[in-house]
Amino acid sequence: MGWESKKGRDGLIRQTLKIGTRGSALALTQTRQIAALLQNQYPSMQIEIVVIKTSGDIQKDVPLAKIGGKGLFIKEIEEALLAGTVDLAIHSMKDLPAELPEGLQIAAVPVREDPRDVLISAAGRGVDDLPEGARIGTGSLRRIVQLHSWRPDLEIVPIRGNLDTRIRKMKQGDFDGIVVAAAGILRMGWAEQVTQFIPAERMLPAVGQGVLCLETRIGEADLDAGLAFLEDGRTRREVTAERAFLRRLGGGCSLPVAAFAEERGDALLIRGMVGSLDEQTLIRHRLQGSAEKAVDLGTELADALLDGGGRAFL
Ligand SMILES: NCc1[nH]cc(CCC(=O)O)c1CC(=O)O
Repeated sequence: MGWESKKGRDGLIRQTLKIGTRGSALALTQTRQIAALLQNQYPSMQIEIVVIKTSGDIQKDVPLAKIGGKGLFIKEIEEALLAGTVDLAIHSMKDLPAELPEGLQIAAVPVREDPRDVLISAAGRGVDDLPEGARIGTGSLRRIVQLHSWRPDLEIVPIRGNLDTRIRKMKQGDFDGIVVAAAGILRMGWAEQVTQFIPAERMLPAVGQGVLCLETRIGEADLDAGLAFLEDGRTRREVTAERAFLRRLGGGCSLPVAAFAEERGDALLIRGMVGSLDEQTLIRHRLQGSAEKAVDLGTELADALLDGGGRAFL
């Protein structure tokens, strides 16, 4: 197709590389961080960041759980990738559906940022210190069921919008606190806002939380090779297990789910959770096995949760 792919002085992959991303402050920040690493590796390559509006950005006021369907922040970017408008897409792995469209692949998975959720609150430093009945903003079913089982007295209030909007709403008194991903806050440089890093034991992170996904078209070996320096093997194995879990539960599954894998030496520990839609019941399970068997582990964990009562929630 269109681009020239001769190697330059610094072994550049392409003379120009177009990177597709959403336009939110977080998406742009994380895309610029990866673009800077690429530019440093290939100083004479021309990098262009192409901002793409996704359906998730357009339907701003509808709660995500209500819109249904996965890949809301992804679809239009993948279409641009398939059409050749961009050569590389950078997403939050958490937003990526279990199944990729034909012809696309996860080319590289950079090292994982802090996978935990955080509390940002004016009313108490940690979830345990929050006053009785405190109002906590979150729109995620996964966070709602886990908060509910931890502190049944809390009033959970639906919230959407970008990170800065959420923090602003909290500060102006709409909420006593919000729960969001540590990774977004840390990438934005807002660590001092955090009042508690919530342990994974208390709040299991979403599949892929804290991980970025570099997605490309299949069959462009020069690009794959040129991105390989960004790959982190450990993160790849963890995410492979978590995404196998998600795939087994079924892409369209709208239940609250979480899975979090951690490599320890040669072993992979994966913990998972499924909740009922009425937010009343929550099932947990954990498995450990060889890191080389990441897919099997994730799949087995999903089966264990389904067999252990989760099937009844579907
Ligand atoms: N659903 C939006 C979204 N997608 C990824 C992140 C955080 C960054 C990450 O997990 O990499 C967020 C915001 C949040 O959940 O607080």
